[in-house]
Amino acid sequence: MRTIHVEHPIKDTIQKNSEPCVMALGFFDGVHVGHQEIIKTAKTIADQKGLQLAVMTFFPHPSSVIKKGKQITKYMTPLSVKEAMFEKLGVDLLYVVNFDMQVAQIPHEEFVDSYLCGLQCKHAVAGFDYSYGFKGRGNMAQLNTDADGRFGVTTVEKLEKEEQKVSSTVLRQLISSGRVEKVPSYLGTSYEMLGILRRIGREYRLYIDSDYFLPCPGSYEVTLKSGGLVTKAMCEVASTDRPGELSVRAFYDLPFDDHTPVRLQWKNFIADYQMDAFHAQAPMDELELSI
Ligand SMILES: Cc1cc2nc3c(=O)[nH]c(=O)nc-3n(C[C@H](O)[C@H](O)[C@H](O)COP(=O)(O)O)c2cc1C
Ligand SMILES: Nc1ncnc2c1ncn2[C@@H]1O[C@H](COP(=O)(O)OP(=O)(O)OP(=O)(O)O)[C@@H](O)[C@H]1O
Repeated sequence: MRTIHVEHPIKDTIQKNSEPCVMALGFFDGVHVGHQEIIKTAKTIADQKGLQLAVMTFFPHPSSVIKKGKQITKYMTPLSVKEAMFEKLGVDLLYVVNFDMQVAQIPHEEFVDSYLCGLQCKHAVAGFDYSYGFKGRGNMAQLNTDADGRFGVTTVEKLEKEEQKVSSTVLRQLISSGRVEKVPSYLGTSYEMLGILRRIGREYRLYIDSDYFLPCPGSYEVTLKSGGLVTKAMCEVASTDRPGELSVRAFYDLPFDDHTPVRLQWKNFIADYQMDAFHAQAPMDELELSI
């Protein structure tokens, strides 16, 4: 997979070096099962048409630039993690558009002309609620109009779980309220983080990308994986933690060498940080929908 970082205005050289492609569109934080459906659909079309499979995403999240509503500055999949996941899904080209105020002001028609047609998009794939262009005025019907026969458009229908759209927003709500055990049915796997494990005295620290979105403070049952080795441990999240560091505890020595790259999976909330409130799970509809 080739990653191409794009600044506005897009350079001629990037357009000239582009390849005919099927383009999947979206921010894709978490690369959840709805996102995977978009990319699989785009891959099927790319294979049928003998085209490259491309994804166009943005960084940072538009909300943090436009400063509208809840600003997303931490990610379930920081960019490097998203890149690795796209590669696994068979993506050939990843366009990462640096989202700034100039990009936010691109009218939807110009985005289609310069960023889709300009990068030889022969077919675009996105979900039913994808939006693009100044003030998010472009939608999937508008994309067909803006394409004006220059490329095809496929809209992926809403994927739901328990009558609720599978979304990055729902996942963030689950994680930020400690309900990590509910994550797999939306994400496809447990919520996980990649990091480097270090032993410090009798404790361990996992050094992670400081862009990761953390669960709420508390003690969690986690699984650590590296190579073929898998072990259970406890991870404590505290509001006083240094960014990019997690405290891992185990009742026995962990079977990993110092400095090993480790995959930490969040399995269950055990108790809050003061250990005085034990796991009491409320149903989904009691979740605060404010994140
Ligand atoms: C060229 C361009 C301009 C955009 N301008 C705005 C904007 O003015 N206001 C806004 O809220 N979002 C804006 N967005 C963000 C989109 O509405 C949308 O959040 C983004 O394309 C990611 O799509 P997704 O959330 O469906 O994945 C813009 C997106 C693009 C591609
Ligand atoms: N449940 C879903 N079903 C179908 N398409 C989806 C679903 N969720 C997201 N998509 C599509 O995936 C792409 C990326 O969307 P986006 O990054 O906005 O994800 P999201 O989960 O909707 O996030 P958020 O909750 O922040 O809006 C878009 O094309 C969007 O329409």
